[in-house]
Amino acid sequence: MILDDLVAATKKNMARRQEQVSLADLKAQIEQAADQRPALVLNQKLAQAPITVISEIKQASPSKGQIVPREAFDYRQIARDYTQAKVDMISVLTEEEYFKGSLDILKAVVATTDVPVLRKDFTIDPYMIYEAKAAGASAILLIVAILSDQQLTDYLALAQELGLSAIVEAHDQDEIQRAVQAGAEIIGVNNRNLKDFTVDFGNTQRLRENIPADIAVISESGIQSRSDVLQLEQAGINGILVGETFMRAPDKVAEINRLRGFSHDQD
Ligand SMILES: O=P(O)(O)OC[C@@H](O)[C@@H](O)c1c[nH]c2ccccc12
Repeated sequence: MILDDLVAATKKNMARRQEQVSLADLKAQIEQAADQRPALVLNQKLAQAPITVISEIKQASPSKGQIVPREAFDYRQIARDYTQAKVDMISVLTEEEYFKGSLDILKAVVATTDVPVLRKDFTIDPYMIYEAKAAGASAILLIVAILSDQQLTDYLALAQELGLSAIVEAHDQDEIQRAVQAGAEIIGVNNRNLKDFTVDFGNTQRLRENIPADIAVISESGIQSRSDVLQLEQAGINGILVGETFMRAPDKVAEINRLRGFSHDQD
């Protein structure tokens, strides 16, 4: 299964980074860092309308291959566009092998914008949470399918200790229950099934009913149109995480506003 391959690649690449930068080095970097962004921006915004928008920066994915040509992947410019569109958070893929991301891209984005940044990766070790903090991220992703209950609880506690928000990703009712039990405050429901890559919005909509109202829900993947977003808003979803649609849009600001339902005709 693809998730196993992703975890294996993540382990291998993390081991390489651990040889270069020790955990003690990361902790020292964190202590010295002056730029402390508010981690709670995401949580606070989620309660309000309009829907919270998390825009993703990724050049490739296992399901789509290369999404934008390598030469056109100007992540600093994309970060400026997302900032201009006043998105609530920018998600940066840092997985190296299948998504062709890196921590260096994340650091460059953090240096380019004041918008909080989510480190999007397959978190499998506390080391990666320290890395995220040291790189200037405001939030991390915890994928229930690849973590034990103990890991989920421990990683949520570590994120909190470091002042990071955590989006806990779940695909089905069982995983949602595990996320809630571990104390997740934000749950990301992935519309994409990682076993066969099919996308089903019904997934987020059906699952929302079973998630306590005080837990914010972000719908992830495959969101393309204003009508998709309207459906999600009606189902009580607090936020959307959109990658490919924005990455492919020549005018990112206009595309983001289109999905939000902001139109120039109205003013
Ligand atoms: O490009 P899309 O279909 O808008 O999807 C974005 C995001 O949801 C997707 O990249 C994603 C969701 N969960 C993940 C976990 C790891 C890596 C990537 C992801």
